[in-house]
Amino acid sequence: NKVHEATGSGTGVLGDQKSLNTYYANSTYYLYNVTKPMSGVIATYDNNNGGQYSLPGYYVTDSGNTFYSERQKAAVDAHYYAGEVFDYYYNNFNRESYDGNGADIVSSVHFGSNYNNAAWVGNQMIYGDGDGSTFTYLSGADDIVAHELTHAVTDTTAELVYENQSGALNESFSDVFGYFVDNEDWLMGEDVYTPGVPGDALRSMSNPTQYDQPAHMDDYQDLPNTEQGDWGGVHINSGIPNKAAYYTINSIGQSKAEEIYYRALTVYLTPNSTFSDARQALIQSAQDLYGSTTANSVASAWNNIGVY
Ligand SMILES: CCC(=O)Oc1c(C)cccc1C(=O)O
Ligand SMILES: [Zn+2]
Repeated sequence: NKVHEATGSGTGVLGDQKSLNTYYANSTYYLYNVTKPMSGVIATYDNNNGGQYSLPGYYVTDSGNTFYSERQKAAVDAHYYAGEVFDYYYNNFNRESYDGNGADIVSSVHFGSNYNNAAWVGNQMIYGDGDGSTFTYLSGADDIVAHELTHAVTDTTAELVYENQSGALNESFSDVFGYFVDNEDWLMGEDVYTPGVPGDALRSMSNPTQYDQPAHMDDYQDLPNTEQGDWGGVHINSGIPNKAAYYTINSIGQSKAEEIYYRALTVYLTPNSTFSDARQALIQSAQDLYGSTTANSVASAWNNIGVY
């Protein structure tokens, strides 16, 4: 693949310029690159804004290796940030792709129409365009891309069931690794959320209640385990473990915290883990890696949010 590797340039969702790993073939350039060393690929597609019903859709190509058009912006960021998250897991944990085995990372942008969602759909990522007021193109936020790809890591490790407490942990671990990748702030999705309103976000890990999430176990919301009930409030109750993560990272620092969170996710957590199991898994991981002082800091973080 050496002969095909190329470096293109593109404009992201927020109008920012970035260089891209592209692939030259058939006298054009693709948003596609081979990762190393197991040689999986990162491939980004256009799902044609609802016009294309089957995933992944069409390759994103440009004969000039310059991805500057409005329509290409979402793909530029989906591709670039997928590479950033691949590098994060490889460089920090020696985990190659989301499965640790060089799995292809596939993203489709312009999914649906005015779709205010992004998701890991079991084998790839999809990004809506947003409706222009709640969201702009959702791949424009690196914390969202990291959030989605971390769902894939969770699905190939702890396999936390996406409902009730295990589902809220699933959500929280995606937010936490979203923070680790995009640690400029404690907000989630702020770069693409309400483009007309500056400074707001989908969620806040430092202050979950700002966006109607509980920040303490006393305020856990028992919602129905249905789509309408957000599967027992997985995006609502995640505020509780998110606040514990905020306390933990502030007390022990990001470099220890990311190792502890990764070890808990890949060694100790299981599909039906509860918040209390997560507390224990993180304390044990801290003890394993750094000893009892760090373990005690984790314990007090979880005491603060009422989970024992
Ligand atoms: C921070 C990323 C995020 O939460 O994405 C979702 C959105 C925007 C809507 C519905 C579900 C999700 C998700 O990935 O959980
Ligand atoms: Zn999620």
